[in-house]
Amino acid sequence: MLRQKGKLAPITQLCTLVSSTFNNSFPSVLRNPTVVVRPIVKMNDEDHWKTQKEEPNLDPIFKQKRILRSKVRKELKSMDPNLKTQQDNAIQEIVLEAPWFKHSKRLCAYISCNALREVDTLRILSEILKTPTKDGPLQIKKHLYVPRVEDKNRHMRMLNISNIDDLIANSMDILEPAPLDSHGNQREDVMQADLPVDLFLLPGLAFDKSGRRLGRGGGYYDTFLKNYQDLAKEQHWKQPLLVALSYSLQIMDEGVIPLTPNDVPIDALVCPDGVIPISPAALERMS
Ligand SMILES: Nc1nc2c(c(=O)[nH]1)N(C=O)[C@@H](CNc1ccc(C(=O)N[C@@H](CCC(=O)O)C(=O)O)cc1)CN2
Ligand SMILES: Nc1ncnc2c1ncn2[C@@H]1O[C@H](COP(=O)(O)OP(=O)(O)OP(=O)(O)O)[C@@H](O)[C@H]1O
Repeated sequence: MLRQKGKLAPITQLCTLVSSTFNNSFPSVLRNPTVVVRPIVKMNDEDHWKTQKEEPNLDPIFKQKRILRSKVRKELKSMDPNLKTQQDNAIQEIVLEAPWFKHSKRLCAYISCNALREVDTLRILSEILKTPTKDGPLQIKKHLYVPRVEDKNRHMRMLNISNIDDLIANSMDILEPAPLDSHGNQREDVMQADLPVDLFLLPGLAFDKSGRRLGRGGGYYDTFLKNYQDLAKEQHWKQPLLVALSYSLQIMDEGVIPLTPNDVPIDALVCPDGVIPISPAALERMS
């Protein structure tokens, strides 16, 4: 189902991606990525002037991303463990109590990794996987899909799990599902599912209040989210809500996070102080 392959999309594709990704419903800071495109003018065979566009040089922006990643990684490493636990609990509490979470039936969420100092998702995952009690309020069991890295070329799948014990550590020490479940059946890949995902809970290193998200540099999530959004469009499904979980120190001032054309903006942020809805969809579904 991967529709985008190759290293960098050609400039025509980049422009399409930029304009489709950063559509008019997002704040202007998101619609104006820090990509400089230098046009060059060249004669064609018929001696007509023709404007061609050069591939933008994104190297300096990727370098800025690497610098910011190192800075945030360092700050996360020196975060006081008590403060970390306090913020993990606050963020998970906010998600667990939120109507937009309670009403979500089909979710994609990351399995938090302690070594990466990610916002803990264990309580949220347990809640999603819980079988609703018979005598409790009318509840339907939620479906959970979690990431599995397939190769180093930005290929990640989201596979269905029904039990937290279904996971094994990968080479990066992140827990992920095996392709087959304990009965030897292929796990359902969310890209092959018949029904849409309502909610994505996303990891990352840094975020801002205009929807920018800095990942770990693998391009796994941006590639996956672009493919999923294309699928949802094709199927005429409502787009899923993209919600990132963030410690306070991971929230940057606007303009600090460098932006490249493939970055997919998030709809909302959950931090220890509460929910920050960003996109119109988030304002509608989360307020
Ligand atoms: N919990 C979790 N699962 C996830 C992700 C994630 O960010 N968090 N991913 C999101 O893409 C994918 C895996 N991608 C990853 C990319 C880099 C590193 C990592 O260990 N990075 C080191 C630096 C390595 C280096 O610079 O060479 C680090 O960030 O400290 C881990 C996972 C899929 N699963
Ligand atoms: N949809 C896509 N198509 C092609 N290349 C992509 C796509 N998304 C990201 N990439 C590439 O992946 C690499 C990593 O991108 P970037 O540094 O923005 O990742 P990130 O946002 O930190 O990571 P992630 O998306 O995994 O959270 C870059 O070379 C980028 O161009």
